[in-house]
Amino acid sequence: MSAAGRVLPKAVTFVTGNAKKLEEVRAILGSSIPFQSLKLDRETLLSFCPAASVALPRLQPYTTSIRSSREGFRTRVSVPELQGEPEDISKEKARMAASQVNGPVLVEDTCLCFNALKGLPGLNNLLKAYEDKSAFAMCIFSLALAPGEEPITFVGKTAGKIVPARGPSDFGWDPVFQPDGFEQTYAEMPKSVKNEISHRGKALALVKEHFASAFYTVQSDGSA
Ligand SMILES: O=c1nc[nH]c2c1ncn2[C@H]1C[C@H](O)[C@@H](COP(=O)(O)OP(=O)(O)OP(=O)(O)O)O1
Ligand SMILES: [Mg+2]
Repeated sequence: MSAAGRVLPKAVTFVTGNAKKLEEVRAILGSSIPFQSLKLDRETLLSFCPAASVALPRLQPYTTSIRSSREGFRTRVSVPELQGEPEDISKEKARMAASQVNGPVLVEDTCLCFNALKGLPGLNNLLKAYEDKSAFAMCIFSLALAPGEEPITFVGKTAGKIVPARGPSDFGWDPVFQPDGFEQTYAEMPKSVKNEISHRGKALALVKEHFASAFYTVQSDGSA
């Protein structure tokens, strides 16, 4: 692979505003790849990204900003919420995050897609009108190694069906998604089981494979 042995200036920054996502990503990745995280701060709006709103006609009229979760590291960046093809959205998010973090970033977008709606992401009560309750959870990670560099995407999908809510409701649509081959919803299963079979787990397995074959090394841990 052409990227083999490449030296990254700092650890990969995983950019998300979703604490539950971060929790899963941490559990799944462990120490398999060098990463740190940046948390979104939803209070700060569009002003952070004037260039992006010109370059991206499909931008929704708001952005979310990110603040480092690490103490003493006050960098603020913002990543707009985008609309379009899922992979393109994810890549665009990675490009923006990379230029603002000024280093390697990993971002993630997830959707619950209903087969009755031809795979379009949608709200789950829309489905009440349809006989076909089958669905799939899809997760797309995009890795941008540096600002201006084309992001690489990693997609994971898990098929299942939409059911009346069961289990704890602390993470999005977990209570209404029952993966094929299981009697439990995502919310009802132990975290370790969800992470093993989930859309996120599958996408992260590809991320791990990529890191394992690329042999990236990190110059410093970027925690300064
Ligand atoms: O495994 C999951 N199980 C249940 N629900 C989930 C999962 N993963 C994401 N979700 C929810 C969170 C959000 O309500 C929506 C779209 O997610 P999505 O836009 O990718 O996440 P977000 O905006 O909360 O965080 P981010 O800052 O990384 O974009 O799906
Ligand atoms: Mg989002």
